[in-house]
Amino acid sequence: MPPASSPSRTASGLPTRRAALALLEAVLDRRRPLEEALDALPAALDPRDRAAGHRIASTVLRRLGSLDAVIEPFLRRAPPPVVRHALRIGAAELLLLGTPPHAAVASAVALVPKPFAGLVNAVLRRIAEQGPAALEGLDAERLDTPAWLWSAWHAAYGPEAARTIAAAHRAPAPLDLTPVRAEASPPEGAEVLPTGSWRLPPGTRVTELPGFAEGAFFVQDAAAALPARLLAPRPGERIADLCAAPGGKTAQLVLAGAAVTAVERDPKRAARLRENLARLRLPAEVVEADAAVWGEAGACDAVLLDAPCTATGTIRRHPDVPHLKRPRDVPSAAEAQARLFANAARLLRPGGRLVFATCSLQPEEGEAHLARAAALGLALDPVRPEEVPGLPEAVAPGGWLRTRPDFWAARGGMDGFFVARFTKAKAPPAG
Ligand SMILES: C[S@@+](CC[C@H](N)C(=O)[O-])C[C@H]1O[C@@H](n2cnc3c(N)ncnc32)[C@H](O)[C@@H]1O
Repeated sequence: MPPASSPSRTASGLPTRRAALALLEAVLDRRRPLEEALDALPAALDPRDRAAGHRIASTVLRRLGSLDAVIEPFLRRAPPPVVRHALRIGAAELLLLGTPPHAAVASAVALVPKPFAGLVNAVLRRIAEQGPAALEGLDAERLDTPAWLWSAWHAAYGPEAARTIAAAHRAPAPLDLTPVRAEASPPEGAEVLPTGSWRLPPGTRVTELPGFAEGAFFVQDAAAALPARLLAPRPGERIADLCAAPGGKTAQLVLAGAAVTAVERDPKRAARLRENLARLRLPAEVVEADAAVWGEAGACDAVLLDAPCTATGTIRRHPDVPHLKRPRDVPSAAEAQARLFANAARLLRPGGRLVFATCSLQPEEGEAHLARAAALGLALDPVRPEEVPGLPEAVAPGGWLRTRPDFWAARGGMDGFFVARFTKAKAPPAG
């Protein structure tokens, strides 16, 4: 039997396309996260249809602007959303997923109400005649990126980088794992990255890897593994992991021998954090609380703050992000981050260490926070290039870390993170 996501599998079956349509309607019409929409698919749906539908919907979300640019010239007036989505699904299958034309066209036609069947059939047949050449000559990076993100990345990183960042979002992310024991052997076919993560090809099913059930590793993007490492946790230290679920960074801190309190506000996510720690057999205290106000001043040797953010650094993994986020989400995320940052500083004992991280590419959620540090009694502790082997381009001249999805491009990229490390000023001598 072919793998669930192979073109020959996606070529057959209306349930696959119905699943893709339901996912697109949830994300694009109701602005619901893709993962939530996946959970809401009928429980009776064959897992292969779920996986294939997910693959089609993700492809449409990644290439929405380009697909619409191909479809638009064939439309005389705006069709209802269901028809537009069916055209997008059909075009993605024809131009990007290698589905045989008759199957792509027939199944897209079957998704729409009868009065629109002729239109979908005619448009997709014309697109099928052009084949993948229909995408040639389009400015894909620009078309597939919302205008506000394009101009923000342009301003922050320059025109060339805005383009390479956008290009990195075209491909799905590989599967990165963090081993529980550094000396363990990686699964067959894995690349060991210079920073120590194990990398497997996109689409690898983690639950089927040997060692998963035994808790030999956990899923964590190579860039997401860096903040906890830069905190350099030591055995016996009291460390607060603020905003902790699903717990990848908590696990790293516990593995280093620290006494970790993991603070998570969302009860469902806190439950997932507990489950993940149980699978890995790692002990940590899990507290359900608002990390912006939780805790006793001066009680921690170190704090890791992986603050909630717009997640624009994770678009390779979450192609729904550009379609869900709006410009106004950036200042509101930055405001929440500032409150968390202030509390993280309060929790530290004098001389304690803090790592602040966000998985956003927006400077308001990263570099802009550096200006708040002095007022919180924090001094930047510069990251040295040797602390992030093979990634000198991620170390900013000022000493913080800025990873981007277009870094390590030939290896499959990485999430975009901002990471800064601080030390709390020692109390002035008495008298
Ligand atoms: C970026 S994710 C954290 C990822 C996690 N550190 C890891 O490595 O697996 C942010 C988390 O912060 C939680 N969160 C958001 N606001 C919070 C707050 N005020 N207090 C505690 N947790 C919060 C969210 O529910 C979410 O689980």
